[in-house]
Amino acid sequence: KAQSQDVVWRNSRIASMDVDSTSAYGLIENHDLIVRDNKIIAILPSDEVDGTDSQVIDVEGRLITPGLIDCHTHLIFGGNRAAEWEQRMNGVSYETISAQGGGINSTVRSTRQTDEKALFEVSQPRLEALIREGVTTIEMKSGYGLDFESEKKQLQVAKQLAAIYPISVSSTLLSAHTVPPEYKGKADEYIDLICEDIMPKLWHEGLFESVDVFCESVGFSLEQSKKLFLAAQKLGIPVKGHVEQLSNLGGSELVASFKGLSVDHIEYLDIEGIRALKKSGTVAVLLPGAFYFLRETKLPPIELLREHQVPMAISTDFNPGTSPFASLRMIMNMAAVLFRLTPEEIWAGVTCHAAKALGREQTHGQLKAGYHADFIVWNAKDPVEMIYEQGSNPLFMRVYQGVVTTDVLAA
Ligand SMILES: O=C(O)CC[C@@H]1NC(=O)NC1=O
Ligand SMILES: [Fe+3]
Repeated sequence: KAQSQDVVWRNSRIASMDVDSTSAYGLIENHDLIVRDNKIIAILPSDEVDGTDSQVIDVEGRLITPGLIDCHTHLIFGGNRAAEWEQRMNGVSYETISAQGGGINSTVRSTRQTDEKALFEVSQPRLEALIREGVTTIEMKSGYGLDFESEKKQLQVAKQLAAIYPISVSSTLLSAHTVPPEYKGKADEYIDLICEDIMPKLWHEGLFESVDVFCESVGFSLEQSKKLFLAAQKLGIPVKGHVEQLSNLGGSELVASFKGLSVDHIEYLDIEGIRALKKSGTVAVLLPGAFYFLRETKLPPIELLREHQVPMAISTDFNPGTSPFASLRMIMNMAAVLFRLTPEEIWAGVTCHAAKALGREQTHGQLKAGYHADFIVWNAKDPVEMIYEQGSNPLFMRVYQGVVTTDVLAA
């Protein structure tokens, strides 16, 4: 018998994404989903649930899935990179633009020049677009500040967004995104500044949950990345990395050797890296938006990842340089069309596997007793519909921590 404070969600098809389920999408029919405060307390056959004392919401046969989780974004930044994009469409490579002091550093300049209030305001519409699509948990990285004050400013904005919007935010320190202009030619000294100053101070201010690095020919070397990870490990900070995006420096093995949360991009990941990921339980985060926008041709080793059962997540990698897409559902479509992932793999990639990439696999990304009551009621019957059709929005109700938040943005 459901209690008076419970809410019984009735008459739905539930794609639970329960990793222990044997059915596709963890699909459950003719069951009630019972919510108490901000948690799911049970999913029981409807004919066994007595909802007389509680609020019953009949969703008339609609599909319910876990809220979407976008596990890799650079959403907080000033300015945009449309002009450079035109250069790239005329054939100039991403690395050349970066060498000309363009690329990440041009966004660093505009982010440094944008004050905290303005940075919050330009970030709002990007976050609101994702919330409207059904995202209930999102990761946000620093990495456009590249000095203590500016990195702190980005992370403060992430904290402010989390305070006013019905969404869970996981913040990541990506000070090791690129070498800032004032450290040009002195990458090692900049890594020392991060290890000795920026990272410990912002960690003790509780402003982020994990540390990320851009381990790449146009970013930081394997040795520099390892130095950063050793310093993070000393402070007990989980790690992840942008690795094997444009080349294979062995970054995936490095992240795996620190039992890292995730390796991201991984177009150039090889079998040694895959074996290391399998052993360490590190999530492979695929970013088809950057692949598409950079006109990349090297596909990530999807078949090998499948074969070795390495969990794959999908994310927008929302950023002004390589993936200016504030739409996780569009990225889900790209994951199908460009990477040939199956619809069920894609749904796991934005729910249970994305939660694992953020260290939240025990509380988020699945619909089962004890998990957060973050879920979406869709005007749809099957999960594939949300990957297949783009442009329209089939979101019918958005529930965050048990509270219906659908119209939070309609106002
Ligand atoms: O161009 C930018 O602003 C970020 C690019 C983005 N960052 C990274 O490490 N890899 C990427 O694709
Ligand atoms: Fe990224």
